[in-house]
Amino acid sequence: MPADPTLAAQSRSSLHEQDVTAPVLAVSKASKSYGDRPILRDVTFTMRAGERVALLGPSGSGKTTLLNCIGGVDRPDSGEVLVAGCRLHALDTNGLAEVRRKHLGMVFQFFHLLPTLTAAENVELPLQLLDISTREREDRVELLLDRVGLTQRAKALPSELSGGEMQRVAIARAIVHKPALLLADEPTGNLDSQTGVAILNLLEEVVRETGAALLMVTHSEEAAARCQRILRMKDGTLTES
Ligand SMILES: Nc1ncnc2c1ncn2[C@@H]1O[C@H](COP(=O)(O)OP(=O)(O)OP(=O)(O)O)[C@@H](O)[C@H]1O
Repeated sequence: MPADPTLAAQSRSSLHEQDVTAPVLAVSKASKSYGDRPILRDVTFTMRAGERVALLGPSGSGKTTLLNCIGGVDRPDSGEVLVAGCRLHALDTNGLAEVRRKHLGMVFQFFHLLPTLTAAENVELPLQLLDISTREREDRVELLLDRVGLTQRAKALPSELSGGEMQRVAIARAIVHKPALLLADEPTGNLDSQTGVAILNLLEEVVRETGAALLMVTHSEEAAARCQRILRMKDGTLTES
């Protein structure tokens, strides 16, 4: 199938114009190998708006590879990934970047904040990539920093923040553009258990408030048990429990 760089061609199937009960994420028979080693094998599942789904599995089982294929930073060798109605395999690099900008938020174990930007500037970053007025950007950043309890730390650099504060900035940044799907790769993996619970509470609250779907990779059965569904990955194969 020829690459289609424009999201305009996808617009008929965009989330906003479709039945709202349509899946926010649909992964169908996604497979990927590195060399002759299969990493993902016929992975198939869907997620709907507002769903919280945990992805559990041993180290090396393919969880991050799957998240990368959903986030458009990697591609499956075969099969399909649809995010907010957009067929990722039909898009070129620019088209994938546009899907990420509009529909995806990401939270990582090591926060991935830009070290030279303040907390507020980090939160504002996704909005600078969209066509949004300065006034609206400022309003949204203020609202989000207030939401995650960091109004007083708006001008702090990441190096001046605790791990929990950095993750709260990262969560604000991940949802400031109102994405349909939030991907979290071990969001509590680098935090003490008390801070981890606070971050899970916050993640749950913000997905409830925004209606986003949350797909969270975790090694923690406790964190997974808080989700509505648990997907288990073993040797690249997915089972649901
Ligand atoms: N670019 C790459 N080239 C070759 N092999 C890779 C590449 N990326 C990942 N792998 C291999 O693919 C397998 C799955 O990796 P992946 O990071 O998806 O696992 P994971 O389940 O997320 O593991 P962990 O829980 O340790 O993060 C691993 O054996 C890894 O070494």
